[in-house]
Amino acid sequence: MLGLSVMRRLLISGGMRGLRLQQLLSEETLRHLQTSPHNTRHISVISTVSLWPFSSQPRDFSQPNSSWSPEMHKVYDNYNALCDTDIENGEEKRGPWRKLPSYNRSIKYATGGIHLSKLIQAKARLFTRNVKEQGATFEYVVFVNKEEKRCVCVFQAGRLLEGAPGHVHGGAIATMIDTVTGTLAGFLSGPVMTANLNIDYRNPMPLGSVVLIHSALDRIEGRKTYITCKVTSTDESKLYTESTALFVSISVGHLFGSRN
Ligand SMILES: CCCCC/C=C\C/C=C\C/C=C\C/C=C\CCCC(=O)SCCNC(=O)CCNC(=O)[C@H](O)C(C)(C)COP(=O)(O)OP(=O)(O)OC[C@H]1O[C@@H](n2cnc3c(N)ncnc32)[C@H](O)[C@@H]1OP(=O)(O)O
Repeated sequence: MLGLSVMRRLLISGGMRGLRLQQLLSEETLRHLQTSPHNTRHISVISTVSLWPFSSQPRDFSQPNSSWSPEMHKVYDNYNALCDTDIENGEEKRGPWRKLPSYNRSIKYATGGIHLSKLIQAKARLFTRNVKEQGATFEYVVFVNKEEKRCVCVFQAGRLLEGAPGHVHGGAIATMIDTVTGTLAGFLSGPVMTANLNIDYRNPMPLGSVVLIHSALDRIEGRKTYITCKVTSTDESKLYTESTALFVSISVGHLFGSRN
């Protein structure tokens, strides 16, 4: 099994020298990134030629399942309908909304990531996708609007996320805010890490709630991507949290012990 130290050696000595994480991204992620006007600097170094001779699609964990409440299904259906393709004058026309797939490891967004995920800490799992029982923890789907540089996540909080009796743990809410703002920042700016996250908790969130996590780009300054976020009830009448997040763009070396 290939561990972190072996990966680090590969990065330093082998064919992966100087490789930026962007070069490992899948074609789909590249297409998203290339359509963003903010990414000209990053994208110019990306090779669109796949570095791996094989590719297979990882499992998308954000598909509807039997644990979803009727409210979760309804909101999902509403946003999913926004992702439909229209036919105008015989031509396919795609709107700005996309449903993002959700994998159980972030490395699976990279080309060949499904294979890399078996080599690098094979037993690691994304925090929000590490419980097999459907509905027990984080059930969520992210829809992104590339024109408006914002996204909406539909989140159903399972019973294992209890903090105050009968209510969702503040850390679980923070996890979802980090995940959704991080997903938007990654979508707009490529590989990033959370540098700062500020959350104001306004109202307790009952366990089992279905809520919307609205995230939007505030601004990009060099390597820094600033995102704002609000968590509301699905009819948006109740505000649960308000937050801001800062993400800093990183190179692959940052994850393997070098700051190049
Ligand atoms: C793999 C492919 C991904 C592709 C993405 C595509 C699609 C996305 C879809 C799905 C993604 C799936 C899942 C996402 C789920 C979850 C996301 C979770 C993310 C995390 O859970 S991640 C873990 C927690 N996170 C850390 O573990 C970071 C620890 N930390 C560090 O690793 C460094 O600290 C770092 C890298 C942050 C910066 O380090 P560095 O050396 O690279 O840069 P440096 O320090 O020079 O800062 C550069 C400029 O940022 C300013 N700055 C820095 N920090 C600041 C702060 N706190 N407040 C205000 N400003 C700050 C400086 O002041 C300077 O500003 P200026 O340039 O203006 O001077």
